[in-house]
Amino acid sequence: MTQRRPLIAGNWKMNCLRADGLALASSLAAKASEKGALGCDILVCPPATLLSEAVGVTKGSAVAVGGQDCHAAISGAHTGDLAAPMLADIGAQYVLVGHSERRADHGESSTDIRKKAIAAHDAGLIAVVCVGETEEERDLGATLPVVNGQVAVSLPDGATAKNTVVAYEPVWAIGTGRTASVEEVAEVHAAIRAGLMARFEDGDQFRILYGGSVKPSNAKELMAVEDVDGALVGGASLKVEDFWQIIESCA
Ligand SMILES: O=C[C@H](O)COP(=O)(O)O
Repeated sequence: MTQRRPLIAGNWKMNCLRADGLALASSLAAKASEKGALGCDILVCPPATLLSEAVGVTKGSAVAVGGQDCHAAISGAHTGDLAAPMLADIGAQYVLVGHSERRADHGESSTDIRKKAIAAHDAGLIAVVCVGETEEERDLGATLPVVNGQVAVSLPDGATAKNTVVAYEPVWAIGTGRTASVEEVAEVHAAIRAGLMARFEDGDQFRILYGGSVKPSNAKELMAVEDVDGALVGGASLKVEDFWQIIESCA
């Protein structure tokens, strides 16, 4: 049986002013240090304004910091964007790319996401590539083709289990309180795994996270699903106790 170390990632989205965000990051770092060996890797993705200081307050702890997006170019005239080397420069280790909110709000396509993932890899960052179907696509029975297509196009040929994590987030389950059933999650994760194994030599080693209304009450059952190697958590990652319980669900 393949051993993959789970990753529990918190995506703070456009939340947290400085005091709250740094308190959250510091508390997680302190808890991680106090508890010692954990059963999973921990990642927080604060808004850009807090990235540098979040790296500072989590330094030396088991909590890694990641950006929520990066541009495909390494520098240039792209007002408001962040380049992957800038994230690496301040000590971030990961970056989310292709979150459904970016795909929807900024019209990002899977081709755009692939370019961002390449930029992340070139900068030495681990790209967390997000995919997931809308409610309409699920109702049409198109979940697997949509998700498989997003994975196929969004992941560059240079992706490996070391530089890439896939996050499956059904759009209809994000921030809605509706979670996909364990059967639905198992079906999609198995399909993603099959696609990764068919394409990449180390396809069995990639971590595939589930995201969409993960909370303390459902984390254990979701984390026990075959081919679920952690979670990408939104709302519940903003409260130390809730996020910590999700982390402990991997133990
Ligand atoms: O990136 C995180 C996801 O969009 C999930 O958000 P949520 O846990 O608030 O549903």
